Order: sequence, then structure tokens, then C-alpha cells
Amino acid sequence: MSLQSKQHRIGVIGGSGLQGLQGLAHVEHIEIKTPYSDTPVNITTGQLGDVQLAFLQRHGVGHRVPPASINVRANMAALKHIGCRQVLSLSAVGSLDENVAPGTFVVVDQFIDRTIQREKTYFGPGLVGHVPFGDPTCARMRDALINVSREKALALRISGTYVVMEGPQFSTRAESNLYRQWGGTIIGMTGMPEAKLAREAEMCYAMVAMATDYDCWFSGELPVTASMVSERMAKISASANALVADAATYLSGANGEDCQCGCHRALDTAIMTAPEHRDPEMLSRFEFVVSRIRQI
Ligand SMILES: CSC[C@H]1O[C@H](OP(=O)(O)O)[C@H](O)[C@@H]1O
Ligand SMILES: Nc1ncnc2[nH]cnc12
Repeated sequence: MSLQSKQHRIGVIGGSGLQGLQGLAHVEHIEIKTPYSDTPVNITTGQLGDVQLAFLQRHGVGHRVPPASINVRANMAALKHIGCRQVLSLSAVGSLDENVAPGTFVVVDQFIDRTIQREKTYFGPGLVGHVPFGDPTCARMRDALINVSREKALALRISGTYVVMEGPQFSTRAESNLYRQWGGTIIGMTGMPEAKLAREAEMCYAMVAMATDYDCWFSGELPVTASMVSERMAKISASANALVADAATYLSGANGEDCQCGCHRALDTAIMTAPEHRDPEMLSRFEFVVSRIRQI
């Protein structure tokens, strides 16, 4: 990698709703090889005003990768490796709350992780660690997103709990009602393990969830279908793109500074394994993501 590619960037992860970013200058398509995958991670880099962005499409070009097969470890490792210190993630979600109508943007502040078959950590045998996760998204990024969304007069919910289901099938009505009782605001398939791995990678992470449907619990509303999600997203993707552009500009002001909530120092208190017992192979893989790992 050239030195230039190590400059500070804002990472943006697009999903069903955002296939690419409009208005980028100096666009480059790069492939990043990581220790967490045999295949490289495809990232589009570019400049929006003075801001360096790195865009990653989590389902791949043409939406080929289903939620449970996304190699999130490789994706987050690649973003961190090329200099992303803040990651803004977008997700199309179902609403579990009557007052969160389709078209609403939700700044996620909590998750309930119901996924079961995904690689969720950079730690493991030979390098045991536990990062704090009571507040899974970055408060500094959330504030910025709320301010920008208000300026743009978007239909906005400033907090919400995202239930992450395994999929790929949508929920049953009984499940949907259960998640409502649990206090879920919205439901999707991709918020985890992104947020967990961002924390382990010491990056700030925030998610804007865009409600596309009422899942299947709301009598009188049609139960969700994939076509419904695509149609709704087509209507709001321009707003999503504009939100990302303004938020990136806003966030870039502080991109070089560690955030107050501790995202950039999450490993300070995490590692349990005694230094002399740490597995060299695990350390060397982790070093790709967090270059200071051997100093902790
Ligand atoms: C197309 S409906 C289900 C699909 O949409 C959401 O994708 P993303 O989070 O990447 O925007 C949802 O999480 C599912 O993956
Ligand atoms: N109702 C829903 N359930 C899961 N993922 C979704 N993505 C968009 N709508 C969804």
C-alpha cells in the first residue's frame, strides 16, 4: 500500500439501500488482502470535498453475498487497515414500532444480537479478550448524524434498538411480536457483527437504519417482501446519499482525534491472556487491524 492510502478516512458501509456513493472525486477501486479471508476485500476510495472516504458494499457488486455469509472480519479489518477511524454503516430495516413509519431514518444506539453462525471476534484461543460493549455505537458519531439529519429535515428517530436476525428468511409473526415486547425498534440482518468487530478494531462505529416496511406484525399493512424493501430504498436512497455526504464532512473535522467515548482505546482494558502466553499467529493477524496490539 502506498503511504497515501494510510491517510485518515471515513469508512462507509452500504447495504441493500445504498449500492454506491454519488459525487466522489478521484475514485479508485482497490482490493485489500487481509489475514481473515482468502479473497480480497473490494473497496472504493474517493474524495468528497476535502474528505477521504472508503466505501464498502457489504453484499458485494450485484448483491451476491447473503447476510450470514458476509466476511465481516475481513471487511472491518480492511477498512481499519487503510486508515478508517470512523465507520458509518447503513442498513435497510423493518420497523417494529408503529411510530417509525417506512421512510424514517433511525440513529441506532442499541442492538439485540440474535445471529448464530457468524465469526464475531478477532480474539480466540491463544489471545483472549473482552471489549466493553454497553454502548455499541459511538456517541460522537451519533450526535453528528442527528445534527445533520435535523438540518436536512429527514424523518428521524434519534435512538433505537436494532434486532439483528440471522435470516435469510424474514421473521414469523410470533417472532416479530416477541421482538416488539423485547423493546426492539427495528429489525435487520446485518448490524452484527459489524458493531462488535468495529469495537475490537478500535474504530468508532455508527449505524443509520432506514425503515422500509413494518415487518409482518402490523395488521392492515402488507407483510415485508424483498421487493418492498428495494422499492422503498429506491425512494429514499438519494436522501441517504446526501446524509452520508454531509455527515462525512461533519465527522471528518474530528477524524484525527480519539473520541471521548473510548472507541479508539477499546483494547486498553480487554486482553486477559498473559503476554508470555499470547499466540504469535493470533497476534500477527490482529496486528493487521490494530497495529499497537503488541504494546497492550
Ligand atoms: C433485501 S431485504 C433483507 C436485507 O436488507 C437489509 O440489508 P442491509 O442491512 O445490508 O441494508 C437486511 O439487513 C437484509 O440483509
Ligand atoms: N422486515 C425486515 N426484516 C429483516 N430485515 C429487513 N430489512 C428490511 N426489512 C427487513
